Amino acid sequence: MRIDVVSIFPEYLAPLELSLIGKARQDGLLDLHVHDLRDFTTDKHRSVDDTPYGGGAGMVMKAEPWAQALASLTEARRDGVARPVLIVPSPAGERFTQALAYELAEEDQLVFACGRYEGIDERVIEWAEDHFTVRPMSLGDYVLNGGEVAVLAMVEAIGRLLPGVVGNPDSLVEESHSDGLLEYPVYTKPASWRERDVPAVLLSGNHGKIAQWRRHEQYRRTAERRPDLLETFDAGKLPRADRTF
Ligand SMILES: Nc1ccccc1-c1cnco1
Repeated sequence: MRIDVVSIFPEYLAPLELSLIGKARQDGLLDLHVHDLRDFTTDKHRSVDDTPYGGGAGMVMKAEPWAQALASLTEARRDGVARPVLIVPSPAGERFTQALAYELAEEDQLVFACGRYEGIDERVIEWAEDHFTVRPMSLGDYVLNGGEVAVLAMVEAIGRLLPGVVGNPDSLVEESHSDGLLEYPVYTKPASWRERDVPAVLLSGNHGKIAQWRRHEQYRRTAERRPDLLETFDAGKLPRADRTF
């Protein structure tokens, strides 16, 4: 997969050179490029914003630098390769979820446009529809100062799903949201710590009972912390709630 990120703060994306994603890049599993939007300006001040039509506080990102930057990223595309997906982090976007991470991990090329200020001139989004599949995307209902932090989260969530990135692919299976439920609690040595013991079933060696206990804990936690997820969860997969361990 190729990922391009366009930002006025390219150094914000430096963490993508570290750890799992950094290694995936070194191993050639992920082809990731960060671009400075100001490199696509033509004035001596390298300006990227201006006052909003209609008035109001703040500044709006100018259309032309974005069109120049985004156009430079589609020209790199080989014939026959699927149309790239342009992801625009935005509080007004569709909600980014684990299901979307899996879906986007299948794409050939993702381009992330990091908006700042009051946002990007809407005509860029309209223009981009002719060159990309455009998907405004939100991490949640809160306000950030720009898209960079959202891109860090989305690139990690998507990149770790690419083949070969995570050492043991089995670890992707039993994570929160991988099956519609939150993950079960985990424990390690010592078996007793500050008078708190590891649940006995986990020391039993009975893998069937351990699996049942873990599934029940997933359901209990989800019901307690995220009952909204249960509305979409297939009731047929639920453990019997009356079972004791
Ligand atoms: N608030 C923001 C401002 C700029 C770019 C993205 C966001 C965002 C993304 N998800 C939630 O907020």
